[in-house]
Amino acid sequence: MIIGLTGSIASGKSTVANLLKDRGYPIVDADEIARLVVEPGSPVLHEIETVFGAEVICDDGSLNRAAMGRLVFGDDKKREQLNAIIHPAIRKELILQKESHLAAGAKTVILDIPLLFENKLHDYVEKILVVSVTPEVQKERLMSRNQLSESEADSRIASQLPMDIKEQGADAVIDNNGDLAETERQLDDVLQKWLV
Ligand SMILES: CC(C)(COP(=O)(O)OP(=O)(O)OC[C@H]1O[C@@H](n2cnc3c(N)ncnc32)[C@H](O)[C@@H]1O)[C@@H](O)C(=O)NCCC(=O)NCCS
Ligand SMILES: Nc1ncnc2c1ncn2[C@@H]1O[C@H](COP(=O)(O)OP(=O)(O)OP(=O)(O)O)[C@@H](O)[C@H]1O
Repeated sequence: MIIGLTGSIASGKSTVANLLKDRGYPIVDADEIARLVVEPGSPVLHEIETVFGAEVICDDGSLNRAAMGRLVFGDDKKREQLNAIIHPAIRKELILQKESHLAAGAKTVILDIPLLFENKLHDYVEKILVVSVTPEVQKERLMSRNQLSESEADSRIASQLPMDIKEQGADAVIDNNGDLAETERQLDDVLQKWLV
């Protein structure tokens, strides 16, 4: 079974992905792939530099993620431009990694895709697991993890679909407002229900 793990920014996808990893499930991580496809020398990074200029490139030739984030979160047009450059490469690598896990004999593969709903990737997966938190908890965890101001956190949150829309499209929802043990218990209930 291919399970899509999604949610909103800082809702706890990586936290749940780590729990799944501990239980032996292979994880394909779209955020990790987004880093892989912009390595120095890659055609994707070259196109990003052509479109956004040298100010988004560090002295060592890598993508300046902080500068890129400041440009695209809060500017829909610029974010769409970046998405148009980077998302095709992410999708290609996502499928390659999934196929490689299946070829190696995995019966279940987890695709951790933050923008599963925004990019309408429903067909990539058989079940959708959404990790959810309230807007208050989300903002607090995002500000503290990324050292962001409230307005920076607000613009990152606003660049994604609202949490309730994602919950409506889910096959199961994990409420991650509580402690890790509560999240773990809900995850195990879902895995048992889906028999994976
Ligand atoms: C803009 C970038 C350079 C900022 O890097 P930074 O290290 O600060 O953030 P990171 O990559 O760890 O992303 C953190 C979270 O931000 C959210 N996010 C990232 N990109 C986007 C986007 N284009 N639109 C909406 N939300 C996004 C996701 O929830 C993601 O989990 C980076 O996020 C990026 O390259 N984004 C485009 C690729 C993408 O869409 N990634 C999301 C997974 S498909
Ligand atoms: N149940 C929890 N209790 C307390 N803190 C938590 C809990 N779950 C996650 N966190 C913390 O909240 C922050 C966001 O969690 P995590 O990184 O897993 O979210 P994410 O959905 O993967 O984020 P992103 O969309 O940015 O990739 C992290 O600092 C994490 O340690």
